[in-house]
Amino acid sequence: MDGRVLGLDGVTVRRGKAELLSGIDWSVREGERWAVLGPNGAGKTTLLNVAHTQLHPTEGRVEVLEERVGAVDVFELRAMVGYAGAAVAARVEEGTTALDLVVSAAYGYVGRFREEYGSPDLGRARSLLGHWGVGDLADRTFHTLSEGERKRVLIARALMSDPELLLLDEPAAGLDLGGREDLVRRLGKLALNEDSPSLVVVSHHVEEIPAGFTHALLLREGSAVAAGPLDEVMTPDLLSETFGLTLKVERDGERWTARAA
Ligand SMILES: Nc1ncnc2c1ncn2[C@@H]1O[C@H](COP(=O)(O)OP(=O)(O)OP(=O)(O)O)[C@@H](O)[C@H]1O
Repeated sequence: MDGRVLGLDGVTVRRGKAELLSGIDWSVREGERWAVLGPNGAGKTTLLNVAHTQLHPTEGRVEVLEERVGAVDVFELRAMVGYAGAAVAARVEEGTTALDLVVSAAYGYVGRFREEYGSPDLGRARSLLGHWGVGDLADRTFHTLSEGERKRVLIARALMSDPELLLLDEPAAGLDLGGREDLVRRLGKLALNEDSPSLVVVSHHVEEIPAGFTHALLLREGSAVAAGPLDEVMTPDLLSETFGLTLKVERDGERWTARAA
């Protein structure tokens, strides 16, 4: 056991002539909290789809929870990995309540109410919704929720199966300032709890890195610019190279800001 909950070795993803990811080597170890940062089109969502075994690389090797993807049942593996992102939101059918959406994760689908739900599952789903501040919205249909409310429901859903690895694709996208700060604070609490799963959060903004995060992977045009502990990676030079403009980067306690220099 090397404690590697996610391992990518030489991962390349090609679609036609486009190279979406180019030779990515990346390891996430137990207990680490990673931010994946990069501009639009850098390959962040593609990377998360590879990590969630939804997409197979053209080249390279992927290990999730120390199992080689391709050699084991991906459905068993996916049950141990929580994922929240636009890809899940897009699959939610009209009329699905927040509670249905969360509890259905325990049964491996995105879905409407089914008779088979056990009351411990329903209780856990309600408790997770409450924990993420949307308990009173459990019976509302997902499509009537605000963007900020949806994001929290999707995170509650991703945690439903008590995963060992949690992947969140742009959890703060589309939120107003108050909504963003509330979500970043909640993610910080999650990150600081040692019982939480290993975490990977994709974002465009250094301001969205929560307290308690330990590492960052910087992506540009499908390649890793840098990967490692936050203090080593969050430098003006590396972030400027990643985003393609000269940046001034500041740290205030556990939070970061960046702006054009
Ligand atoms: N099936 C495909 N065929 C060709 N190009 C693709 C395909 N899917 C994605 N791409 C391209 O791959 C690149 C990486 O996409 P990806 O969604 O992973 O980036 P991202 O970093 O998540 O971007 P954003 O921050 O805008 O969400 C983009 O330029 C996108 O247009």
